[in-house]
Amino acid sequence: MRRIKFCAGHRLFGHGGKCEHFHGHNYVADFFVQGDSQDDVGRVLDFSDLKKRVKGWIDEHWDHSFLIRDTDENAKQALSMVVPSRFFVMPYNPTAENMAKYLLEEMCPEALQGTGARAVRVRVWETDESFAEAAIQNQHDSDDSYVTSETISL
Ligand SMILES: Nc1nc2c(c(=O)[nH]1)N=C([C@H](O)[C@H](O)COP(=O)(O)OP(=O)(O)OP(=O)(O)O)CN2
Repeated sequence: MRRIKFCAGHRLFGHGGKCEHFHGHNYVADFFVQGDSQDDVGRVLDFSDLKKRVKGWIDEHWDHSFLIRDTDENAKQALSMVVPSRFFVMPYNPTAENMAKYLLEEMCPEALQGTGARAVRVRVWETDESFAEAAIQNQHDSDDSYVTSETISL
């Protein structure tokens, strides 16, 4: 598992509560990877290589950006007026659940290509108390993933 930290803004389109306003979080994302074999050193994937690949993608696309739902035209218009503007359009609301799903299903296959390792679980912490995760249910079928969320009391 490798932990990556980043900050991003978002709003939950149609949420109906305070989270439909623009706001930001200091996110923590945990990446759990598996491989069919270990290398001669005993590694599935060098933690630093894992970090370089997933953090590289996050730094380029999500860190210090706003995550916006594709149907949220109003947010896209508003953010486009800001110079310089930096936002990332997602095919669904940027909840912690959907961020974990996107990282697992879209980002990780691309970022880990050629390593022999694959992400099987991504956990996104939105606050110190709340996380959501997406995981591959059938480890031989990457299309078969599920999403859960949890709030814990510390
Ligand atoms: N299942 C989910 N529920 C909510 C999500 C989410 O991603 N998945 N996100 C939000 C908001 O982004 C919100 O900022 C976080 O909500 P909340 O836990 O209420 O945040 P606080 O820590 O600020 O809670 P307070 O107790 O009100 O301080 C909402 N729900």
